[in-house]
Amino acid sequence: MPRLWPSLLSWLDGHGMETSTLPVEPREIPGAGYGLVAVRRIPPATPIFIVPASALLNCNTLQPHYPPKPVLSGTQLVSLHLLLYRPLDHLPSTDPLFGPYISVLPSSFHAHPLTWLWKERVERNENSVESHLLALLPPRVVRDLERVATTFYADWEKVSAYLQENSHVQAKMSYRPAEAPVSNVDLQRNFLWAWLNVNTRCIYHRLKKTQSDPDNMTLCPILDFANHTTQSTPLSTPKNVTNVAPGKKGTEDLTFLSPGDNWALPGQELFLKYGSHSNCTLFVEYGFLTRATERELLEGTAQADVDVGQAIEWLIEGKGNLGLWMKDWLEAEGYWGNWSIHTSPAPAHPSYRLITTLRLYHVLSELGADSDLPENSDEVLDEWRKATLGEREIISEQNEALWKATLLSICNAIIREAEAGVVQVKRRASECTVDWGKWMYENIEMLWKEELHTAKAVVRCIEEDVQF
Ligand SMILES: C[S@@+](CC[C@H](N)C(=O)[O-])C[C@H]1O[C@@H](n2cnc3c(N)ncnc32)[C@H](O)[C@@H]1O
Repeated sequence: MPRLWPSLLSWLDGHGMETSTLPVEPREIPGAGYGLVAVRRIPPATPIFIVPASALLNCNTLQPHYPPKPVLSGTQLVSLHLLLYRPLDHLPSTDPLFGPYISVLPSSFHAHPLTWLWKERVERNENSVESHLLALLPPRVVRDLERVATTFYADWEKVSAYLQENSHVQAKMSYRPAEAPVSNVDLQRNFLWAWLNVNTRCIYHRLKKTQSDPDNMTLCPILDFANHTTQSTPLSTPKNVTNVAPGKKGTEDLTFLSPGDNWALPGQELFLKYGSHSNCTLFVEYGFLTRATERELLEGTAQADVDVGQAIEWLIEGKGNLGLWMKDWLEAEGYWGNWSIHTSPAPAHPSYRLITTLRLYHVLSELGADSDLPENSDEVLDEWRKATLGEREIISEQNEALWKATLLSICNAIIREAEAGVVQVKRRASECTVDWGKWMYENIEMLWKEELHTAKAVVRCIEEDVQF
């Protein structure tokens, strides 16, 4: 368990939590850092611990300490607070409010892909392990990682502007020497650590009136040691209490229930389900992924999704003016973007959005790149729209054959790229000398294999003339 775990328990006792009967503790789990493990037999669906609202790290508990109310989101404010009180040199955090909690957070995120991207941008060292790993990622994963990076830098802009305008807040920084300001790079490095803690450990917690408010999130001690699973029944909250509009007090204690199906045995790991995320999302957001065999992927007993957005955008851009028109039309009808192929539920299939987009593409595909729309474009589009609304099954047999042929060639391109990706990862992995790097090479190989087998499964279905 983390060295400062006993101090966390004493601190939680001070907040009124009953920790002497806590039936779980964090233990090291190979390949996953720590995990939350039962220390004795726990009956099913039973409250196992209650974390007091005052021990939750979120905008409700922090805002009173940052007057006047900062114009920062929940993620930005919690990240700012962690940035100020990051424990350094293995010493406990100096935060008078949440110090014992902050002291048991992971001290580094060197194995997280956002850290590699950040380091590559700052250090520009093409020969680092991080740069090698980034260069081996499937392009679709890189695109998604860029999305995460954009959010990170946008949050950093907000927080650094806040710090510049509020020098008294910056002065709280525990590791800031009085005589010299912390360099911008160091500040950003510490913010990255803070931000990754928030983004890999926060849970949804209804703090605001509206359900979709982005500030409905919190860090929650103890629970945040729970790893992700899709295989077993996860921990839960009573009657989905995290999603109930807050009462007058505005702050609720959080109760967690043991898995509902069976008794948990001593030494058994207890999990959460972080959401129905694809491996690509788990990887770029949380830095890990779930494993599946070739057979599970081909048979559809394991879920895998591959984003084919880049291929579709290139296809449509290749149509010049006509492509621009198609894009406008797809945007107006709500079909632009989020095109993917899936293994599950079997049979493997393209998403409905992808089918719909390819149908439109082929309604007009016989026209040259910069041709004008046909005179009867309204009629043509009407046929397409009828198919999208389910008023007719298909546009025509010819249209069906054409879009399936295009999907086949997209999948075959993915297969070729992924086969080459797997070979390259294997070759580079044998040269790696860093422990966590080896584990990461295996993860990246899994990302490529997932693309490979998903594309193969879809090809097989097209060839067998499966109806999608
Ligand atoms: C909420 S924390 C869970 C506790 C964390 N393992 C620790 O050591 O503090 C989320 C992080 O745990 C790791 N993790 C969670 N579920 C995992 C899994 N199924 N396999 C591997 N790592 C996992 C990832 O690094 C993720 O970003």
